[in-house]
Amino acid sequence: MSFLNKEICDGDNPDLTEERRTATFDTDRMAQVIYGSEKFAARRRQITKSISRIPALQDTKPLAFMTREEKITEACRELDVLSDHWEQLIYVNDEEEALHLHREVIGMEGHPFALHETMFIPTLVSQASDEQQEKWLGRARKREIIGCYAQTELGHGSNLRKLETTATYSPSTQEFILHTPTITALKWWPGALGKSSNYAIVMADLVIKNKSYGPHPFIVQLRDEKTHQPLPGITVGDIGPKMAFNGADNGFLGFDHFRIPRGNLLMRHNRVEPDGSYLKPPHAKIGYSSMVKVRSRMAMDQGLFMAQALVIAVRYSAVRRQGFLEDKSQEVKVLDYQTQQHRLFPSIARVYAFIFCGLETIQLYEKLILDVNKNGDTSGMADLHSLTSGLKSVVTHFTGQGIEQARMACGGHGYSMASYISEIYGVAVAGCTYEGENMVMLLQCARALVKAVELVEEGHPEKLSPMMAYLTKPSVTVDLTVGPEAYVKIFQLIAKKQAFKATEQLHKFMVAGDSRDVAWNKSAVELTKASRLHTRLYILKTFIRRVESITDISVKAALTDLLNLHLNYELLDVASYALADGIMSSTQMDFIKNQLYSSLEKIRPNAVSLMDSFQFSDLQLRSVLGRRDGHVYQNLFEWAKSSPLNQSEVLPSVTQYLKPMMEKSKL
Ligand SMILES: CC/C=C\C/C=C\C/C=C\C/C=C\C/C=C\C/C=C/C(=O)SCCNC(=O)CCNC(=O)[C@H](O)C(C)(C)COP(=O)(O)OP(=O)(O)OC[C@H]1O[C@@H](n2cnc3c(N)ncnc32)[C@H](O)[C@@H]1OP(=O)(O)O
Ligand SMILES: Cc1cc2nc3c(=O)[nH]c(=O)nc-3n(C[C@H](O)[C@H](O)[C@H](O)COP(=O)(O)OP(=O)(O)OC[C@H]3O[C@@H](n4cnc5c(N)ncnc54)[C@H](O)[C@@H]3O)c2cc1C
Repeated sequence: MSFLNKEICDGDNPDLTEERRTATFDTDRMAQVIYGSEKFAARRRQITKSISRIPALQDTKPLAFMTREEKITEACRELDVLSDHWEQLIYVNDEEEALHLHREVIGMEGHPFALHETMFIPTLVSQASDEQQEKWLGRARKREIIGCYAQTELGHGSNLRKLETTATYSPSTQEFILHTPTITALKWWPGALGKSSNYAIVMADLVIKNKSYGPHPFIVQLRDEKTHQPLPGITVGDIGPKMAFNGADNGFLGFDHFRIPRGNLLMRHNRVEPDGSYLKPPHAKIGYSSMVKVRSRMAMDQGLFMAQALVIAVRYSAVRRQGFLEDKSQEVKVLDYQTQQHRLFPSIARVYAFIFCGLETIQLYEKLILDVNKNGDTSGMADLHSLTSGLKSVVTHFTGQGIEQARMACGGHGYSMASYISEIYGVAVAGCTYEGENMVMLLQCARALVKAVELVEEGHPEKLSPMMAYLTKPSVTVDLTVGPEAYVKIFQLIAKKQAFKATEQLHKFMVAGDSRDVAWNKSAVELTKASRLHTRLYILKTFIRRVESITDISVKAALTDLLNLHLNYELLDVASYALADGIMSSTQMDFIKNQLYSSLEKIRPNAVSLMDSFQFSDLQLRSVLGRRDGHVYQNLFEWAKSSPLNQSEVLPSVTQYLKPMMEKSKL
């Protein structure tokens, strides 16, 4: 079956048009699967269309040619235009629509509202009492104030228990006194803190009568609402340029005995009474929920980052012709090379897999917040914490790898800022660090795994959560030809073996006399391996579940090819474990390799449409190389001509230095 996809093909590069004609599915239908519903996929298109009708939002000067200050100013200008059209463009308070709007118009380099939407408002929703929400949430949603999330300090990010900023309660004045006792206690890194925000959620150590209660969230006004000047007692500024994300003003913040009212401690789950008595929360880590919220989004957001890079690389590979295969009269599209397919298609599969996981974890977080806020039920917190800790680490790592391969797949032009892939890479890999450094978070996931293994060893398998149930599965011989379930079984055995081995190693060191912490550190590499396998198993199972649920036959067939590629690629990638433990034979390995190569061939005709289905506009992609029309060479030439360096034939640097130097050399 062959579809001419709905998008207009006329005028596009004929090589791309040909790719779109041969696709076996409808990209609008695929978009429904990617974005979780027909309704949201349609809303995205509608929003994109509405944006295209607002002249002030069309791309002006390319971001690559802008200074940092110009990028920040441009983002603010766009936010101002958006603000004037907000209610016509999206449903007010719809988080997904707001995120789409920002991604499309402002892009990924950061902007003053990035943390306002993703952490400031969510913290108020999850941590502020009803009364506090009444006071601040409405104002935040109406954008009367701009907020950020200030937790990390110069000296501590990972180890939250050692944050040094203090919030000391003064019963006589019913105030908290915020203070930065040392240079390492300066808040450092929070996005949009430096210059844009006038409010912040500040995580500080709550101290009452000389007793420390650990990090708690406070809402703090940083700047005067009229003048935007920092309030007395507050030192705040920008931390300087970064590897990417330079449209954002990540900042520093210090307090000099800065007083805030008692009512500024967010008190949905814990309280400090006027006399200083403390009511503890129903779960010790409930104050960490905003981090879990962002981690639960990361599989989706990182999937979309990698998708952007792959749209660019796949479209370009279908237009770029170099070298010959059978027909010596015409050079081939580089997408026809097996190595190019092997470089790109497994990442396409991962993009889909990550996004399916993201759809699931976003919902899990929303359910958790309902359970906690409405029923005081915190029982889901531990599982979601371990799941999202593993997932953010695995997904960000593979996203970085996938984007870098996408860059290389574009040859020399991939290295140019015209491709925009380097910016996507820089922004995406920040995710390996923010919301918990990947190794640290893999070790959090490992805590849950070790506990589960210990339960099995102690004879209590019935206490395992469903995600851990595979740890009780016996070893079996598996026939891989029966389909995805066989791959799951092998993966389960590999993951189970590693979880038991790592736990055994931990116990061995403890029996030999090491403390649990020291034994843990001596086993940490093995523990992180167990966490990765555990998480990759979850990703694989989610992918299978999602594909099984699809009703559109042609979409399901295309995704089944992608799923088969994923299964074979993943198993091959962890084959060293399986071979070492005798779980798989070398004959099975050969079978997997052959399946992998044949999956590449099956996916080839659909590659461009699998990526077109994300329906990123050219405005959002910001890539000269990856534009929908595929007129790569003309677009590149126009872009290069617009470089500021090309606005004059002879640069001042030549007149001032090179010319005199050459003249001197002649003497
Ligand atoms: C954001 C992206 C959104 C959209 C992108 C779209 C477009 C892009 C455009 C713009 C970009 C937008 C935003 C910019 C991006 C970045 C924002 C970044 C923000 C930040 O980075 S905020 C700071 C984040 N910081 C961290 O993550 C710190 C990591 N450290 C920790 O979380 C804790 O210190 C750690 C490691 C969990 C340890 O905590 P602690 O020492 O207190 O505990 P223990 O290790 O002793 O464990 C005890 C016990 O508690 C359990 N536990 C820990 N945490 C939790 C939890 N959250 N929930 C439930 N349970 C928890 C732990 O498992 C232990 O249990 P056990 O005893 O084993 O049973
Ligand atoms: C782009 C960006 C945006 C950010 N936005 C915000 C924000 O909005 N708000 C905010 O509060 N913060 C923000 N941060 C800060 C971020 O959350 C922290 O940088 C992150 O949590 C890592 O902490 P760290 O810098 O202390 O790393 P460190 O912990 O110092 O990591 C250094 C090394 O030590 C290792 N390590 C540390 N502890 C352990 C351990 N227990 N076991 C094994 N290895 C360990 C790590 O694995 C790593 O290899 C942002 C950071 C970036 C890059």
